[in-house]
Amino acid sequence: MTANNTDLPIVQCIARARIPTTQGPDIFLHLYANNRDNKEHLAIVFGEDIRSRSLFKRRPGETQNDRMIRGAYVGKLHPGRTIADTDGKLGLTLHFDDKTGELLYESKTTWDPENATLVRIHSECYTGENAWSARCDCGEQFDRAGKLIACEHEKETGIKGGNGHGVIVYLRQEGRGIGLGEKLKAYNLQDLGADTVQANVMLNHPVDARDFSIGKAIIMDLGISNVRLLTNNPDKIAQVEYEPRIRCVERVPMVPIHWTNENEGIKSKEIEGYLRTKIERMGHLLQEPIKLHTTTE
Ligand SMILES: Nc1nc2c(ncn2[C@@H]2O[C@H](COP(=O)(O)OP(=O)(O)OP(=O)(O)O)[C@@H](O)[C@H]2O)c(=O)[nH]1
Ligand SMILES: [Zn+2]
Repeated sequence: MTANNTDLPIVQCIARARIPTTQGPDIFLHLYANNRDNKEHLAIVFGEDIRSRSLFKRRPGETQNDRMIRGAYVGKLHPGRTIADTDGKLGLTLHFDDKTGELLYESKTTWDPENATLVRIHSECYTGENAWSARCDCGEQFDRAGKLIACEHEKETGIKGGNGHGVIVYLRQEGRGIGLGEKLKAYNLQDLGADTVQANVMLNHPVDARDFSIGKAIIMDLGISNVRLLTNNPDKIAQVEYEPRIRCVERVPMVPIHWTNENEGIKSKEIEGYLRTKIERMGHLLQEPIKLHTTTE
């Protein structure tokens, strides 16, 4: 599905908060509203200095406390802090345009928009992320994206990581946009013999109902112009790149963990079919010919 070039949605970051994680680094969770749908899309941001322009923009009448509460602060909060725009302990101060209230870019406090930034645009998958589903690799991909953004180099593949800087945009596009109820029906059709593409079509849905323009608008709001996109899906690259405002400077492949390490990652008959359909029918940029270019029984 190709997005319309002209009408990028307007996104507004409502709040961000620091989330200490069980995996090591602190991340900054951003919640977004937009004028295209009524869903709460998210950005999981690695790196305190990647700043949402809509969040940090000064609002008329707001106090420094208001700004800290919605997460528009520099550095780190601590008990007793009173100023959002300056972190005295770290020696960091943000500056704003007097007329518009827009955050001014300064290299000391804010990530350079030209940096090639590791980004994953991830679509919600309740079953793969929360119900231990071995029908797809969404949960595994999500974890891998986080690990890759946090690290310098991925040992197994040699891929250069984000060294603590990057973004996972988490779009509420369950079931490639058809919703969880319809995806569950598609699963039953798959158990009856259809592949993932056929099942969608049998339910009168497009093969892929997603629109990545909200994801693109969020990346732009975060002040990122050059992305290293973590994906195998050529449609995601095409939709991100349709105007020169964001450049995909590199595609970083999402290789199933089981392919690089026999003893790890998801292994099931269903996932083989899922990946085979993506490669053979949806043009995904993945190759594992021996395992996947075979016919299913
Ligand atoms: N309709 C349908 N959706 C599915 C099925 N299995 C997984 N999904 C959805 O497929 C989407 C997968 O999203 P992503 O992993 O971000 O995207 P992708 O197109 O696979 O591309 P990359 O992972 O970036 O290569 C999620 O929205 C899942 O909920 C299925 O059998 N049928
Ligand atoms: Zn999934």
